[in-house]
Formats: sequence, structure tokens, C-alpha cells
Amino acid sequence: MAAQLTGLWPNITGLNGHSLHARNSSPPSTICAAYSPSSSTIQIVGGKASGLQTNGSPKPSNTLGRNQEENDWEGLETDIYHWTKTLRPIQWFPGHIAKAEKELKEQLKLIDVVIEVRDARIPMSTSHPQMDSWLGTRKRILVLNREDMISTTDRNAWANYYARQGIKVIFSNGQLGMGTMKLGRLAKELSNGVNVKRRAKGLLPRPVRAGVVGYPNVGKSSLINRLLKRRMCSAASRPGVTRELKWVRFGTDLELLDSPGMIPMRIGDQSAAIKLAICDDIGERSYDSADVAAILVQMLSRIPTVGITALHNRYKIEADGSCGKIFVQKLARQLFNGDTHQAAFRILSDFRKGKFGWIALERPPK
Ligand SMILES: Nc1nc2c(ncn2[C@@H]2O[C@H](COP(=O)(O)OP(=O)(O)OP(=O)(O)O)[C@@H](O)[C@H]2O)c(=O)[nH]1
Repeated sequence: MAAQLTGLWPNITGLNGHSLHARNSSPPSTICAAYSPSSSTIQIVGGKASGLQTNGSPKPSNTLGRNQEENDWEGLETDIYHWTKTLRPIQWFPGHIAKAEKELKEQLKLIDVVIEVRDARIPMSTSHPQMDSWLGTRKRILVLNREDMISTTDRNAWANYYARQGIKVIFSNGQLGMGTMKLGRLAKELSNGVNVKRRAKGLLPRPVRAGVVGYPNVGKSSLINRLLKRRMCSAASRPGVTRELKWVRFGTDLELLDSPGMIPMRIGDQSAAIKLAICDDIGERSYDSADVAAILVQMLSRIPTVGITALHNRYKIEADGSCGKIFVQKLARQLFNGDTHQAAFRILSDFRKGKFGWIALERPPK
């Protein structure tokens, strides 16, 4: 099992480039100019007249043989890329992360298996670009946490995607504990070899050591607490709560390392950064909530299971014919005395509470 998992792990880091996937058309250049994607008419914040072929920007793809839904998702990814281009870049790298990153690299020498936790709503945006180089050939288990926050269709899409690559993925719920027993079992199974080797050398067996790593606020500490059935690690609904590495013991044969959320010092992929902000996986001081909410409105308008009808039903504001920014401003006037930050916070918090339904913001690349 171990060999199967480690050997078949592909370059997940590369998947971070998902948001740069292709679309043959380019959005217009003016901010909040009208833009008509294939499925519906919406308006966008930001955008660029052309330049899809420049460095790091989307390349056109062959859309033949793909279903409409796949093309819609791919088109949305390209548009997010353009929407974010004119915004102030989102960067967040508090001091404790730099320190923890250094310590984690040290602790990795002691670790038998790494449990990498990602946010099931954005599995690619919560894949750390340096994780592969840190972990090398170390055994890994991939966990998509917050499974309750995505639809069954999203879950199946991701499960099939990883199955095709021979990667075992555990879907979990750190709040209620689903998936944690399986996770504990798998961690022990994968590390069995450690004690086989120790016995062969005449040494006593020792507990296997699993390091739990991942982006901020994805649910690492909650998963550990659920597994232990005790609140041993601090968990709260904001990123950056865990600030130190901490070993905890599970029974007699497993030790778990809780670690602070790791995020790259410089986030190159701003489409990923905006999704981290939407999902509350990055410090709120790093972004302008009105900009982020505007992009969320534009994204939701394009996601078939939400669309402009759901936005209208919730806020009684026409999304059609207005850009995300205008939508936020209208909501601000309607409910918050013109305060766009309060309006933005309402939209973001409604999304995070599932008021538009439980939906992932990413689908697997083809
Ligand atoms: N709905 C839902 N909420 C979850 C889930 N897992 C964790 N949470 C909540 O998400 C918030 C963050 O969880 P933490 O366990 O603190 O996340 P973390 O990854 O340790 O965060 P950092 O300290 O930033 O590294 C908490 O409010 C949890 O209750 C889940 O599967 N579903």
C-alpha cells in the first residue's frame, strides 16, 4: 500500500496552475465592462483586452470532445485570472509561518508519514507549491477536509480525478469527525514498515509519527482533536490560530504533529489567492473584502447550481447587467447605509455558511 501511494503521487504542485487553464476568448479591457461568456451575460471586475499567451497566462486549449460543464469551469478559471489581474495582489506571510516552516523542515526528519490536508472547496489553491520538494519521497496521505461544504457532484469529480492518478484521497469533516478513523488507520498502515525494520535490528517498536500539514484554516487541528476525541490543539474559525508545532499522542501507537498553516512567502497565483480569501483560508488583513466579494458574485453568477437567480433570491438585487462591484455597492446602499465593507462581509459570510448551497470553487483539470 505504501509503495503504491508514494510511487504514484504525481506532481501535485503543478496543479496549482489549474487557474491558468485555457479559454480561447479574452475578456475586455475596462473595469466592470460587459462580458458575455458562453452561458450567461455578466459583467466583470478588471480584465484585459488580450495577452492570453504572455508568460504565466492561460494558453488556449482544445475544447473538442469536452462537455459543456467542463468548458464552463475552464472558462471561469481563465476569467478569474483576468479579474484578479487588476487588483492589488494578495500576500500574507506572518512571522510565525516563516519560523514554523523552518521548524517543520527539521521535524520532517522524524516523520514517518505526512498527512496533507486541503480545503475540499479549493483543493488546488490549497496545494502548497513547495510541498513536493519538502517531502521528497516521504509517504503521504491526501485529505480533502470540509467535505460537508461541497456537493456530491464536486466530491465525485475530485474522487474520480485522484482515483485516475492512483492517489488515495480521504474526504473528511473536521467538525463532526467523519473520515478521521480511516485516516488514523491509514497512517498506521503506511508506517508499519518502521517497526518491522526496528524489530529486525533488535529494537523495541515505537509509535509511528504522522505530521499534519496544510494551508491555514483548512481544519488540521480540528481533525486531530476529532481523532483524539479530545481538544488537544487550538482550533478556531480564522486562519493562523496554530502558531507552534505540537506533538500529541493517539493511543499507544500513533503520534501526530499539528503544525501552523503553511502558505508560500509570495503567492504567485492570484486566482488561488482570491479563492483562499473567499474561503477564509488567508488572513483577512491581506485583502480588500469588497474586491473579493465582487469576484465571488461574478463567480457565483457563473456556477450553474447558483447563478444570478440565487443571488437575486437572496438579496433582491439584479445581478444581470451589473458587475460584481456594482452588486456589492447596491447591497451596501440597500442594507448597510452605503458601507461596502459590511455588504462584502455579508456576501462572503453567506457563501461560507452555505447560503448559496454547498459548492466547490474548483473542479479538477482534465
Ligand atoms: N464545516 C466544517 N468546518 C470545519 C471542518 N473542519 C474544521 N472546520 C472549522 O474550521 C475552522 C478552522 O479549523 P482549524 O482546525 O482551526 O484549522 P487549522 O487548519 O488548524 O487552522 P490554522 O491554525 O490556521 O492552521 C474551525 O472553526 C473548525 O471548526 C469541516 O470539515 N467542516
